[in-house]
Amino acid sequence: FVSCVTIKLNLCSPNTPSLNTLPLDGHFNFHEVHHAARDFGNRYQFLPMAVLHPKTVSDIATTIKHIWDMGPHSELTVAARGHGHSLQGQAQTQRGVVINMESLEGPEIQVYTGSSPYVDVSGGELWINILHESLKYGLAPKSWTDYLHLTIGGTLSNAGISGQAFRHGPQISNVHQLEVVTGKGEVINCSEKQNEDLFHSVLGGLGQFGIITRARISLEAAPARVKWIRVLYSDFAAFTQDQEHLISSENTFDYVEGFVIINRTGLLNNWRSSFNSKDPVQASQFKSDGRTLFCLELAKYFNLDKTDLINEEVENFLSRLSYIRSTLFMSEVAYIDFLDRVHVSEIKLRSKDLWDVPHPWLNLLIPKSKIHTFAEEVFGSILTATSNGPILIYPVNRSRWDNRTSVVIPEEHIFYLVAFLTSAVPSSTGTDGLEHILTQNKRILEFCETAHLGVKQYLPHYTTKKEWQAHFGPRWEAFVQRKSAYDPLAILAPGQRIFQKAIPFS
Ligand SMILES: Cc1cc2nc3c(=O)[nH]c(=O)nc-3n(C[C@H](O)[C@H](O)[C@H](O)COP(=O)(O)OP(=O)(O)OC[C@H]3O[C@@H](n4cnc5c(N)ncnc54)[C@H](O)[C@@H]3O)c2cc1C
Ligand SMILES: Cc1ccn(-c2ncnc3[nH]cnc23)c1
Repeated sequence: FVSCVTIKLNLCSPNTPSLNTLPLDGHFNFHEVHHAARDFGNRYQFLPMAVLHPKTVSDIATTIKHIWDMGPHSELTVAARGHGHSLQGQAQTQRGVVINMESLEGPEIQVYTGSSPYVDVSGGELWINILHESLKYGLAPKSWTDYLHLTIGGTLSNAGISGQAFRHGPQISNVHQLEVVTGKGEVINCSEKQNEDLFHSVLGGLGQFGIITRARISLEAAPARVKWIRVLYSDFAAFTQDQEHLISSENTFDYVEGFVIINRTGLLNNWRSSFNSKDPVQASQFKSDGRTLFCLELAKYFNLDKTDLINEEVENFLSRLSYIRSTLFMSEVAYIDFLDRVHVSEIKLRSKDLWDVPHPWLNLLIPKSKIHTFAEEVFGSILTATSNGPILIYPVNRSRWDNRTSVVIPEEHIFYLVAFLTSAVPSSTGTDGLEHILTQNKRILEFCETAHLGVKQYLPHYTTKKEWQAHFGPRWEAFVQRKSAYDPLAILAPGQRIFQKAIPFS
C-alpha cells in the first residue's frame, strides 16, 4: 500500500512538470521506479518520480533543458544511470528523473583502425561489449576495471582503475573526446583541445557537470593470450617492495595487482578459488600458520608467435621477486577470459544467491609513505576474522593521472588502492553482517583520520558538505566553480549528495 501511495504522491508532487508532453523519440516510464531505486550496494533506495528511456541524445537534452527552464524553484533532479553498480545510491534520485543510459540508441560501437586506433561508443555502453567489438579488429582498450559489466559513463565519472593503471593510467587517462549534455541541456563536444575545462571536469567528475552521451577511447593491439600468475608473501615489506619495483620497470608484466589474505584460523582459504585456471602450474600444498598473507597477482600478455619464449621470459622476471617459492601458481588463458575474470566470480556468487546482497565496500587511495602504517594497524589489528570478500592492494604511478581532471588522489608519486570488497550476509548479526562490516569500515576511516595518513576515498561516499570539502581539500573551490559553470541549478547526479538542490523559499 505504501509503495502505491508513494508512487501516487510522486506523480502528484507539486512541481511535477508535464514531462509526458515533451517531444521525445524515447519515453518516460512512471512504473518501473523500484528497479531504478536499487544498485549493487543494496543499501539505499531513493524512489524516483519517473524513468526516462532516451532513444537519442536529444531526448536527454530536451528533458534537462525543460527542467532547466523551470528555474530554481523546481525540485526536479536528474540521475544518469549506467549499469547501476554504484554502492551508495550515487545513480539514484529521490522524486527526480532517472535516465536509463543503456536505452540510448544511435551509432553502434565504431572502431577506427590505423596508427592511433580508437573506438567511438555511447556513454551507456558496457565495457564488455566494447571489448568484444574491438577484438574483432585485433584491438582493445588499454586500461580496464577488474569487472567489465559497467558502463563508460559510470567508470569515467569515477576513474576506472585496475592492474594496467600503473602503465596506462586509469580509464580517464585514455579518453580522446566526449559528447556531454550539461545541466543546462546543452550538447557539447569536448576534448583536450576543445572546451577542455568541461572535458577535464567530467572525467572523474562524479556525474556533477554533465551526462556523457558518447566517448572516444584509445585502443591498442590486443594480445591473444595471458600468463596469469599468483604468488604469496608473508612479509609485507617484501610484497610492497616487489610491487613498487614492478610498476617502475619498463618491460616486465602488463598487469600488477594484489590481495590481502586474512586468515586467523590458519586454514588457508582457497586463495586460488577465483583463479579459474585450466592448466595451472600446481603450487605445492603451502601450509599457512594463521599469518596474514599477501598475494601478488601478475599478468604477462603474449601472442602465439612467442609461445615458446614466454615461459623463459616470465621465469626470468619472477626470479627477481622474493615471494615464497612454493606458492607460485601460474595458468594461461585467453585475453578476454583474463579481463572478464570477475564475471566468473559473479556467476558463482549468483548461483549461491550471494550476489544481490548488501555490499558495504570501502575503497581507499593511500600514499606510498603511509602504506606500512596503514597495513600494520588495519591488517594487523582492526581486521579480526577472515575478510568477507576480496581485499585488493596495489600501487599506481601518479604521473599517469591528469591533475586537471576532477578525480581526487593522494599527493605522492606512488599511491596504493586498497579495496575492501565485502559482501554482507543479510540479517546476520555476526562478523559477516552489515553492522559489523560498517563498524569495521568506520574504524578504518577513523584510524586514517587520526593518523593523518592523507588517505582519499575512491568511489567516495559522504553525506555532509563539510566532509566533501575535506575530500576535495584545496580543489574544492575549483569543483564548486565548475558546478556553477555547467550545472548551476544542481540538477545532475543528486545521488552523490555533494550539492543539495537549493530551493529558495517561495
Ligand atoms: C563487481 C564490481 C567490480 C568493480 N570493479 C571496479 C574496478 O576494478 N575498478 C574501478 O575503478 N571500479 C570498479 N567498480 C566500481 C565501478 O566503476 C563504479 O561503481 C561505476 O560507477 C559503476 O558503473 P555503472 O555503469 O554501474 O554506473 P552507475 O552506478 O549507473 O552510475 C555511477 C555514477 O555515475 C553517474 N553516471 C552514470 N552514467 C553516466 C553518464 N553516462 N554520464 C555521467 N554520469 C553518469 C551516475 O549518476 C552515478 O553518479 C566495480 C563495481 C562493481 C559492482
Ligand atoms: C562482488 C565481487 C566478487 C568478486 N569481486 C572481485 N574479485 C576480484 N577483484 C575484484 N575487483 C573488483 N571486484 C572484484 C567482487
